[in-house]
Amino acid sequence: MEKTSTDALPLTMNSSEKQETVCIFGTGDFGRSLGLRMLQCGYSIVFGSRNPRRSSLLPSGAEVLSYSEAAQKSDIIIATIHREHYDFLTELTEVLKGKILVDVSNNLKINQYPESNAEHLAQLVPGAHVVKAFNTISAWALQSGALDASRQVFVCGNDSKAKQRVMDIARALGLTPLDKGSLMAANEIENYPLQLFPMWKAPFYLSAVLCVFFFFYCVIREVIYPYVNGKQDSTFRMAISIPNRVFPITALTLLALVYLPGVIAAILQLYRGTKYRRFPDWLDHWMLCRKQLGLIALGFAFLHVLYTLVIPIRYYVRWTSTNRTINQITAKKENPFSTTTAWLNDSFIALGILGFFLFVLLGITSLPSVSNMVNWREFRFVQSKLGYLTLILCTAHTLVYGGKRFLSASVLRWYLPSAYVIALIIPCTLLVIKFILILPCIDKTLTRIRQGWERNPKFSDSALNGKTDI
Ligand SMILES: Cc1cc2nc3c(=O)[nH]c(=O)nc-3n(C[C@H](O)[C@H](O)[C@H](O)COP(=O)(O)OP(=O)(O)OC[C@H]3O[C@@H](n4cnc5c(N)ncnc54)[C@H](O)[C@@H]3O)c2cc1C
Ligand SMILES: NC(=O)C1=CN([C@@H]2O[C@H](COP(=O)(O)OP(=O)(O)OC[C@H]3O[C@@H](n4cnc5c(N)ncnc54)[C@H](OP(=O)(O)O)[C@@H]3O)[C@@H](O)[C@H]2O)C=CC1
Ligand code: HEM
Ligand SMILES: [Fe+3]
Repeated sequence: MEKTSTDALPLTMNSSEKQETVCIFGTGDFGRSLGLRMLQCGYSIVFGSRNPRRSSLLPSGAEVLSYSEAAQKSDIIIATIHREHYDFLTELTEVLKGKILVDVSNNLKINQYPESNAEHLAQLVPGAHVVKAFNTISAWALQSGALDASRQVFVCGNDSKAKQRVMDIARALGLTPLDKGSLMAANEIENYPLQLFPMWKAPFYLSAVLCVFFFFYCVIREVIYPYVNGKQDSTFRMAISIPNRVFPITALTLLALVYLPGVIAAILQLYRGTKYRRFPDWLDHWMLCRKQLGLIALGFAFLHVLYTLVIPIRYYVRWTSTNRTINQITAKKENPFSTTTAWLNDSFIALGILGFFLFVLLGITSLPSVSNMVNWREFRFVQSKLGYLTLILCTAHTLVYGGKRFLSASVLRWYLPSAYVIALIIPCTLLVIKFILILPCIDKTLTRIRQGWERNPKFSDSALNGKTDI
């Protein structure tokens, strides 16, 4: 901990206006890290502690007093204490009256308590201006100085002056404060660091379910069926052949699921005759995780392309083609060139390549550095129009791949069609509905609804908002 003594030297000694005294309650991990960082930024720090003795762990340059003595030294008190130990603060109500009391606490579970920690603190110390802040910054990030994780500090509170002072401190520490409004937002702010990729969860589970389903479906058709019918060992197919069906099928299904909610939303708007009624929660959530669905789909498409590239070097493929040639020679059979087959084969591969190219383009435009460079209309054009074109190309790639043997009875195994036939159901249905929706008569109504027109204005709450523009 020798590091502390040198690091504690204020870096901004010359900025005399910053020599503001801030009190930190609690000398735990977070209190010490925050204190050190604030000292470095030129603040003077007074720690409040149950045990006010100088310890080597504390940043040098800071004072340590009892809780009530420390509180008297400053009008900003940052409580770096766990919520479970807040009760003793009621004894300090008088000292804390009119002061800014910052709550930095986090919980272990989402919605662990009926009210947020900050609101609980405000009830315990009614005279203080409670502000919620800093809970999204970790002690480690403050100490290492790297702060490469997130620099955002969400701030909320009922007193705007108090909030402003806390936001100034955050800025002085090199963080980015974000005003989230009144203390009612504290619950949301406290739940934020407890979430683990919230928007990725559903798309991730969905893709896992699709992969597992199609994997077993293919295993039944291509491993178990040949074994039961001819004692043939085809287990090697599980390494490349089957994954190279499962991955593109998952990619295609997920891609269709990116555009399906938009179509469902359009049908709902047409049915309701207004855009001013909320979509059901499941549809809202689905709409919000389309980007994640799309990016996972792109990942699976990548895998498909890699697996396809290795086809020529596979032993099984080389063996089959050599054997076919030998059989033709021994049987003295000719295999005339079929232009139709060549056309079908080349077109399905070309469609795949073009589809993949646009797919990658969609992925690139979703990078923040790129999407910030295009305007809203350009982004919508790429995401919506080129997105549909990607879906059309990928669906066509699969349809042409199926070609003539599509629904022929010879490919059924135990009445099960090929996996790609099942995979085509959602994309084809979606494209047919989308085609109907863009027919001029329907599209005109939909556009009018989206511009604010309502079929039955008096029944909707838009009348209250004064949005009846007919
Ligand atoms: C690789 C990849 C990356 C992606 N990255 C992103 C990304 O970065 N960001 C992102 O958002 N999406 C991303 N997506 C998802 C997808 O491309 C977009 O969400 C796309 O805009 C969806 O187009 P859409 O035409 O279905 O829906 P939208 O154009 O969003 O329309 C959906 C529905 O919203 C309603 N609506 C549209 N306009 C209005 C209006 N003016 N008023 C009222 N209602 C309206 C209609 O009911 C409409 O049908 C990505 C997808 C992929 C495959
Ligand atoms: N660690 C982190 O990275 C982050 C922590 N936070 C929040 O900051 C707060 C403090 O966290 P952290 O520093 O890690 O926790 P610690 O357990 O390390 O420290 C808590 C401090 O609270 C004080 N305290 C007061 N009353 C009690 C009591 N009855 N029992 C125990 N301690 C008491 C103690 O200081 P003393 O002995 O001086 O009285 C103690 O050191 C928590 O609310 C946490 O959610 C928020 C963001 C990140
Ligand atoms: C560079 C781009 C691509 C190439 C070269 C390519 C090539 C191929 C090949 C050779 C097959 C046949 C595989 C086999 O015989 O087992 C195939 C099948 C398939 N491809 Fe592609 N593809 C490409 C991109 C895509 C994309 C972007 C999608 C959609 C998201 C896609 C979806 C499919 C599907 C669903 C199948 C059928 C899988 C099956 O059941 O066998 N492909 N592709
Ligand atoms: Fe801790």
